[in-house]
Amino acid sequence: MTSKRPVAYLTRIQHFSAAHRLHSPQLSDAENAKVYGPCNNFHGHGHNYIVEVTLRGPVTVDTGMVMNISDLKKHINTAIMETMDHKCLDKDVPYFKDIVSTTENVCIFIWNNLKKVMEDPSLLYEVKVFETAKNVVFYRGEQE
Ligand SMILES: Nc1nc2c(c(=O)[nH]1)N=C([C@H](O)[C@H](O)COP(=O)(O)OP(=O)(O)OP(=O)(O)O)CN2
Ligand SMILES: [Zn+2]
Repeated sequence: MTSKRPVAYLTRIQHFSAAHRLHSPQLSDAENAKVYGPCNNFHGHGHNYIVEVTLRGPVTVDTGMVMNISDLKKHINTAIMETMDHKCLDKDVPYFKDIVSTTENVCIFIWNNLKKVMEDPSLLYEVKVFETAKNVVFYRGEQE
């Protein structure tokens, strides 16, 4: 008989600042201006992003934790802070050279980065990004 363990959700919140410009290489300059409006401003604009990283997993009996937060902080530092904090996303982060730096794509990028650095990537449940206080995206690795 297998004994069941309680499953908990652990969230760590991280802030970072970055500049970007919404501009798609698939669209003409006129189409970009029409689609993205002021967010297509040639010299870009900035955000104070807030990211919520949520893990889901069994609470280990010995430690009482899903994951030690000190380990999660290291993963977040590598996946988010070293990569994007105080950067121009489109110019400093190679991923966004040909991918538009929308909040959706920032969220997916963070998800993929975390998956790469976590010892047990299956623990990653959700990445939620607040671009502004009113614009929020979350990603759970779903595809269709
Ligand atoms: N689907 C998406 N649409 C838009 C995104 C995005 O990431 N995904 N991003 C932007 C811009 O980057 C922009 O900075 C957001 O601007 P805006 O909504 O105008 O900013 P506020 O939340 O401060 O809202 P106000 O209504 O101006 O108060 C645009 N679209
Ligand atoms: Zn923006």
